[in-house]
Amino acid sequence: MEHVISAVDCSVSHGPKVGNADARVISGVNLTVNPGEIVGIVGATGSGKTSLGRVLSGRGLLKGASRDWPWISGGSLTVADIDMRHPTKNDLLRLPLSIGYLAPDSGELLRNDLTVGENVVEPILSRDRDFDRKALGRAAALLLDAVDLEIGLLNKFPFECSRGQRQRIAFAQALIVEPKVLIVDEPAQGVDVLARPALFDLLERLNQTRGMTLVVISNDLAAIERLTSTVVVCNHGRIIAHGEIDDVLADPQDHYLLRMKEAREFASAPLAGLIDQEQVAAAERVVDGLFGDISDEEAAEIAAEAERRRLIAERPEFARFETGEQHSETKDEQESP
Ligand SMILES: Nc1ncnc2c1ncn2[C@@H]1O[C@H](COP(=O)(O)OP(=O)(O)OP(=O)(O)O)[C@@H](O)[C@H]1O
Repeated sequence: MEHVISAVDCSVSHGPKVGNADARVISGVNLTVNPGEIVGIVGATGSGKTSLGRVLSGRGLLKGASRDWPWISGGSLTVADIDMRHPTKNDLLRLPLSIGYLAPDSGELLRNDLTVGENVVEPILSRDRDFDRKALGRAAALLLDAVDLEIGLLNKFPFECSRGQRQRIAFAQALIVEPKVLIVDEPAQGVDVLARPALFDLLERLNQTRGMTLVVISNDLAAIERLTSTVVVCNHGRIIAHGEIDDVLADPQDHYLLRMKEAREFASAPLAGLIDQEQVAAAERVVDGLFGDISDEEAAEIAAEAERRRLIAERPEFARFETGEQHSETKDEQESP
């Protein structure tokens, strides 16, 4: 099977292309992805996930791209048959139609002089002004519905929408061309908790029904695992593991993988399993005094919660691996006025 993504000893740099040998943020990446696969890219902050996603998207190659896009400084990268290091004119024409990209700030890059509907179909209309507008309108409405937005938004402008709505509009825009490969950086960011399952379902459906290859970037392993069990783990600008997550974490020889394994076990362990009997007894005494008799299970739950808080206080990184819902509820609460 021909790979839809193929990187051979690929290095990525930021900054000017001349005289910046030290600006490499990713080195020696070898990676292959099959058509129709879903791959999660995980890793610590600053490990190079976003830079990798950005070069995979090829958006830095397009006319008008700002200078802070990373570029390929060594090796080779092919995505959807496009040579991302030395693209031909034809490659550049095909690129926006073959590779979709959704960044955490894509919603903020929508055009405020176009309606929501016009923004969604803009990737097509900008290439073909004669495209059947009725068909495009229908497609835009279907996509808005698919990303769980009201059809009534079609005639509004992005500046009249909330941040979370704008991000979902950008999602619809990324999908209108039905790209072969879709790269999504932090899919849940800026999208409210209730809309997230719909978004993940949509990604899964697109993969299953259209065979769309998905690359999902996140430092939230739980979010990745909702979509796939195949992960690429980045650390310090290198890929340190690639494969089924259970295999990757089976016998971790690397410090970061070990921490991932601990955090994953912590997040999925039944909380009662983490506590000792002394804490159960202590919780029992406290709660007994306040509420009268409680069951062993209730006491275990209370003690487990205390233990969870203690662990998070000691090792804040555990908090990141808590379920996406809990984590983002707090975020959304903070965002609301
Ligand atoms: N525009 C830029 N110019 C120079 N260096 C950059 C630029 N963007 C990122 N970097 C550097 O590249 C490295 C990788 O950053 P990147 O954003 O790819 O990491 P990440 O794994 O996505 O992090 P996070 O999870 O925090 O988003 C970091 O050392 C960062 O400082």
